[in-house]
Amino acid sequence: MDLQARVKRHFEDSAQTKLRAAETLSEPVVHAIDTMVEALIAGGKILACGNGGSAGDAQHFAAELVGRFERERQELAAIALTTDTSILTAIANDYAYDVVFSKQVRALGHPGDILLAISTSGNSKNVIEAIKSAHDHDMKVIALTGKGGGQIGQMLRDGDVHLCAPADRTARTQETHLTIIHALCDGIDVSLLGEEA
Ligand SMILES: O=C(CO)[C@@H](O)[C@H](O)[C@H](O)[C@H](O)COP(=O)(O)O
Ligand SMILES: [Zn+2]
Repeated sequence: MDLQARVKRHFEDSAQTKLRAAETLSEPVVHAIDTMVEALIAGGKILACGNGGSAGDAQHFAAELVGRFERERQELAAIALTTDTSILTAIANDYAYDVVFSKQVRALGHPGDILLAISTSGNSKNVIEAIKSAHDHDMKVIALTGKGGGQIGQMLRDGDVHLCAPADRTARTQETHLTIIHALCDGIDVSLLGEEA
């Protein structure tokens, strides 16, 4: 296959994955929006974590809540647990990389807060540990996964929301996660501000 055909196939595969996700995930994404809005209105915050591309997604989401998405509105409370290199390196060096997010959840999380846990495989140990800590703190979890959900899909509880991209390939899963993140931001804005005039 020539390079241009490969590029074209990326676009086509991405679009097909997202069309499948529109069928399977629209309803649970609305549930995730309602869960986040309820927490934010009650004064809670959203902690977000993930590795690699998903760390970028966690930061992207927090930026759109604290700054803005498409409309002007009050600042909303969200923190990406992927950004403070002193905290990350100290915890990884002194304890283990597996607990870089869970120790931050223990430090910053309160009952009623939300953990946005992002893992394309559903199997990253540090994201799994973060979910355990969130549950210990009576925080609900919104999990963005792929590949059938992995171990994360097995450990969610009532009140949590599992958004599992219908894909096995990491790239396709990440692309779907970004669309979900924008749908979450849009849904939060519409819930708080109403539909655009
Ligand atoms: O972006 C990519 C691949 O597209 C990578 O950086 C990827 O995020 C990393 O390999 C992550 O460590 C994968 O972790 P996970 O999504 O399975 O939790
Ligand atoms: Zn990537």
